[in-house]
Amino acid sequence: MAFLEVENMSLQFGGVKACQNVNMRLEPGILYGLIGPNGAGKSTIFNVLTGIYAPTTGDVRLGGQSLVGKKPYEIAQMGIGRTFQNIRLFKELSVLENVMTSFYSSSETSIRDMIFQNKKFKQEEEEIRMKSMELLDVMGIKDLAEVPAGGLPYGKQRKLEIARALGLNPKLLLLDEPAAGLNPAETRELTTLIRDIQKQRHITVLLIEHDMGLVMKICEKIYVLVQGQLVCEGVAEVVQNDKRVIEAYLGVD
Ligand SMILES: Nc1ncnc2c1ncn2[C@@H]1O[C@H](COP(=O)(O)OP(=O)(O)OP(=O)(O)O)[C@@H](O)[C@H]1O
Repeated sequence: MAFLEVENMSLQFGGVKACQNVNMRLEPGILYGLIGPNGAGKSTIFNVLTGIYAPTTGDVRLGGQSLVGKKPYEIAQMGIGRTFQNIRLFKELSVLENVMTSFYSSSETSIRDMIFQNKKFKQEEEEIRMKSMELLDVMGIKDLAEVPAGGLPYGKQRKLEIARALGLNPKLLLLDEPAAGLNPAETRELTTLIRDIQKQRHITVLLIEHDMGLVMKICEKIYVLVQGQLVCEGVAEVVQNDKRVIEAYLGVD
């Protein structure tokens, strides 16, 4: 049994077959890539894995437990964290508070503890603050902790999104186009950071990315999706030389 199993998963929106019989098996502690042309169904797979959409047919299991029918917050608590193609932060909250909210979503503090701000609440808040600062340090944005998230430069907002996803302490981290909108220097820095975090924390990462340099450099296994179907999977060299992948990207026979 693989850590994450996607089994014959299909999802249709009206007449659009966004995913067709997708099968994936992710093992723990591996960095995977998911690539494919625009509209191939990559984000749809992320939305199925995080409970935003239920598949039309097929199953998705994490540690043997089906995710189908579970709510997004339940799946987050089971250990799947994600970032979004279009950055979604609490723009009015500080950088630090954005990360702290992730920790609270898995906290055992009750509403009563919060209202009365008792000792238990204060102790937990202090721990969460420390752990959040550690994550900001890892992402290299600790000095911006008190700045409103909406005021951060774009590249740093992308880093904050990853810090926030890590606050859920995920076993599986889904990164949706982490390098979109970044300049080459920022992309290089983020590439190294993603690989280091993944190795140090021994988490499984699945990333969607159009920057092929990033994908080929750090992904240990790559899935290629074309028009809702997986056409190829393997290490960078295999994928780069696969006829179906070349056709899909270049539009040639
Ligand atoms: N909520 C929805 N309703 C209807 N159709 C949708 C919906 N979400 C996605 N689709 C369609 O499903 C197909 C796959 O879309 P998806 O966004 O998953 O592709 P993608 O590979 O992530 O593309 P991109 O690289 O451009 O982000 C597309 O044809 C898209 O228009």
